Amino acid sequence: MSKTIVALDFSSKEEVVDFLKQFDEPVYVKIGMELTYACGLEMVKTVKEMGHHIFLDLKLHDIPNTVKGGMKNLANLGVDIVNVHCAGGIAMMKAAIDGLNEGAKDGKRPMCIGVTQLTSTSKEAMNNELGIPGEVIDCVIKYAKNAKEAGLDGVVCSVHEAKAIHEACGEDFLTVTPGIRLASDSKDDQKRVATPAFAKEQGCDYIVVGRSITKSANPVETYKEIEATMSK
Ligand SMILES: O=C(O)c1cc(=O)[nH]c(=O)n1[C@@H]1O[C@H](COP(=O)(O)O)[C@@H](O)[C@H]1O
Repeated sequence: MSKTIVALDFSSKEEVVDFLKQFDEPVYVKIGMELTYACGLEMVKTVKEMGHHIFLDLKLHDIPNTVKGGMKNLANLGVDIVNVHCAGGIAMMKAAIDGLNEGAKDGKRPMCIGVTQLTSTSKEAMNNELGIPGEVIDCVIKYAKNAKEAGLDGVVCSVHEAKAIHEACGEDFLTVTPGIRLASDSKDDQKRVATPAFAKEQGCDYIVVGRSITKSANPVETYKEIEATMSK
């Protein structure tokens, strides 16, 4: 399976279909809140019917009972990965897994990963706005250990933390890393960024790439170059 997950941050079905039609192979894609809020969960079906794998990125973060109910209803959509915010705590993450297990009709639940600190968060923002003192890496490792304790399959983190997470939580614990930029790209709203080559070097399991591919003059070529780096 591809190690590059393409973020379909579009607001219409037409844009998604036109974008995916360019690819002659199954792609691992991410459906997030922009597309879901515009088109509903129907998009999961549309994209699945086109043969692609899906990370459904809705970042659940609520009281445990609500997250459990939410996950129960996401369990049978046929997506490969769903996610929560680790900031919701261990009980909430355990409830997410319970909901998925309860909802999965064939006994096979999607993988569930936890967002540690968003890649758009800097140390300054974490310290001064979120009220979490110390280094980003320490918070990210703590959240990753919580996620592992709760039974999650891995975390979303920046490339810069992936190696330490594998050391702390094991090589099988998934690290999914957004904030990917090619050397020539602008960082936009991202803060903790890295190139695909550095992600490969750091042992990231998957990279999530949005604008570097979707806004590229030749998305398929850019995707293939990135995926070749990751699969080397
Ligand atoms: O959960 C995510 O996918 C996510 C977590 C995170 O910490 N940072 C992050 O950028 N993402 C997502 O990854 C994608 C990154 O998009 P680009 O910055 O355009 O590559 C977006 O769809 C974000 O929602």
